[in-house]
Amino acid sequence: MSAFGFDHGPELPAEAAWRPLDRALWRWTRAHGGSPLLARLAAWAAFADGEGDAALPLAGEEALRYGLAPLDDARLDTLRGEPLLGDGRVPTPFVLDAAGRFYLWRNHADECALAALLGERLAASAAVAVDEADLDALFPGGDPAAVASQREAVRRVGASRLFVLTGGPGTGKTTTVLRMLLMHLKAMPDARIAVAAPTGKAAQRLVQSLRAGRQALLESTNASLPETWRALLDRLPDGEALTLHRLLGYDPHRNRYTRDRAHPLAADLVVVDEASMVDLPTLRALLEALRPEATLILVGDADQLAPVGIGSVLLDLVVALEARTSPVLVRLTHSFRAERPLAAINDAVRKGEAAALRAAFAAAGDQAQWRDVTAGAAYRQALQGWAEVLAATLPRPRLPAADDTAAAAQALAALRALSRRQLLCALREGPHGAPAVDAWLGRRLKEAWGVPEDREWYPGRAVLVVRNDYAARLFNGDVGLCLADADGRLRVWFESSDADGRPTARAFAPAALPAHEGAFALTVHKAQGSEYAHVAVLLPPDPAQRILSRQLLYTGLSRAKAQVELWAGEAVVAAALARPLYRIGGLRERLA
Ligand SMILES: Nc1ncnc2c1ncn2[C@@H]1O[C@H](COP(=O)(O)OP(=O)(O)OP(=O)(O)O)[C@@H](O)[C@H]1O
Repeated sequence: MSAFGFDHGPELPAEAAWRPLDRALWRWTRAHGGSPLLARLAAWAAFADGEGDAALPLAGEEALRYGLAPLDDARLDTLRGEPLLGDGRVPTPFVLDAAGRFYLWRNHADECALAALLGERLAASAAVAVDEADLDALFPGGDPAAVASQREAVRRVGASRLFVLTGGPGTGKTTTVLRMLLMHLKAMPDARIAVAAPTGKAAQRLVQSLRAGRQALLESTNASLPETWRALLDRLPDGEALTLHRLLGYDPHRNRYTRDRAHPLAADLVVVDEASMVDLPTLRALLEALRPEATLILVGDADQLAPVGIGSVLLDLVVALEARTSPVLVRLTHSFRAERPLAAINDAVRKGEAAALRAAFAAAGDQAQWRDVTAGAAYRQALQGWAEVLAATLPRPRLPAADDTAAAAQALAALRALSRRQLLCALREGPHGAPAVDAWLGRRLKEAWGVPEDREWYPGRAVLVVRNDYAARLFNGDVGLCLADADGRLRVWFESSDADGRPTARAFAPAALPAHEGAFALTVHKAQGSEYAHVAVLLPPDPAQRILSRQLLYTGLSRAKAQVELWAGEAVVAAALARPLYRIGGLRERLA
């Protein structure tokens, strides 16, 4: 045990793990009269913040997460005497709560404010009357057991100013949200609706799914939709997809949102899809920007990876609401996709069941393949096969130079074809990391397509934008495809919507793109919010690799809509299944 009462476990991060920011906070704390113990805790709290935890646990088992020996009550009481530390009632740089969680002030403030805002919404009713005839019209025919939870969600749409709809891929979340919106519109025909998602890609997918759902409702062969509902369908949002940042009017120059309590959103109903990717401060900002009488519907898969930023708000909300069997939460479990075998695979991963996962792969036939690529030769063979299929199937049409509309239509078709197949890597660094794999695939494709090796841009190159460019309306996560026109000019095309909300493609000169990287292989993290027909998920060969987790594997595999490949050894998969991730924070307790 060290002088400050801490042990470093053998595989847990020692102080060497501290980043410059963490060390700076240590120095700041010492310089402002904090004890050596407080300075260490401050640095570890900053480190934990970088890992996505809202707080540093000091008591109980959780303290071991960062290699800290738990502090007993006497030590916690001594700590509470330090002037830089408070209990959250008045501003202090650090906060220690009653459960022994040590916070940086900002995270504590965000967590408490969010819990209060959510609590207010949960208590308020939206007063939307729903009768069974409405539900029958919106859910004509079908298997009653399969649609029971969807009907329940629509029935409860008026239960509060906050509603949470969670479920795995293909369980009909968007289908259900569309009907919830219609039900709202029936009660309040002038309701202004806003839909958004954390990333541009996810926002685009949401608008497209809503459009497809509307069409399906109009064309339903089971029963024709009564006229009242048809008229309401026209009022559904169909415009450009909004990221949450854009919805909230993010001002990059001032690093703040223009929508807030004083300037709330002009919306009566806000739907946020892919809510598992929304972090604590962003959800707080959204709730503050909502008018009190507006309703928020959060939609997402709570079993996916936690957001890149702080907290795991969707999961915390789902756990807290499930614990009190709250009517404002509905979990959808029935998969409506034809690809049922994939649902069994995702379910086994979600539950961390290795035997069930093996059985699900065995039962899936052609739709799923588990390849042990632990040996280098097997790995190279898998990659080589992937490259050959890409080389043969990726469309690289030469676009008409003089007709931009025709060029955009062809580029859109090529972009759609690109997103049919995607290789996803667990890692970013090293030979199994997405950039290295992308570079390898790029070289093979250049060979296959006869492109000189030193050429950076060539028709067929896929890139991923990694920084928001508000002026160009290109956002982190957008995928573009480089194509040549008849004059030989290379441009990079991105999916977009025209003024009427119809899908189209926009082109940029390669030099005009914001920061980007190759997209033939993406990390699982970057693929959140996207779906592809055929996915291969590559795990690293070392089972001790810290990145491996149940959520990572689930998020990767559940990106596949029709076919999935898992490239990993048995021991590595077992290690991932055995590690469910959780984030430290007090939101669940505050919501209880
Ligand atoms: N009640 C239903 N009856 C028949 N088909 C349905 C029903 N609900 C959903 N589906 C179909 O299941 C598929 C997936 O639905 P939807 O896109 O709403 O699910 P999701 O949970 O939003 O999926 P994603 O994983 O894409 O986010 C769609 O083809 C949809 O038409």
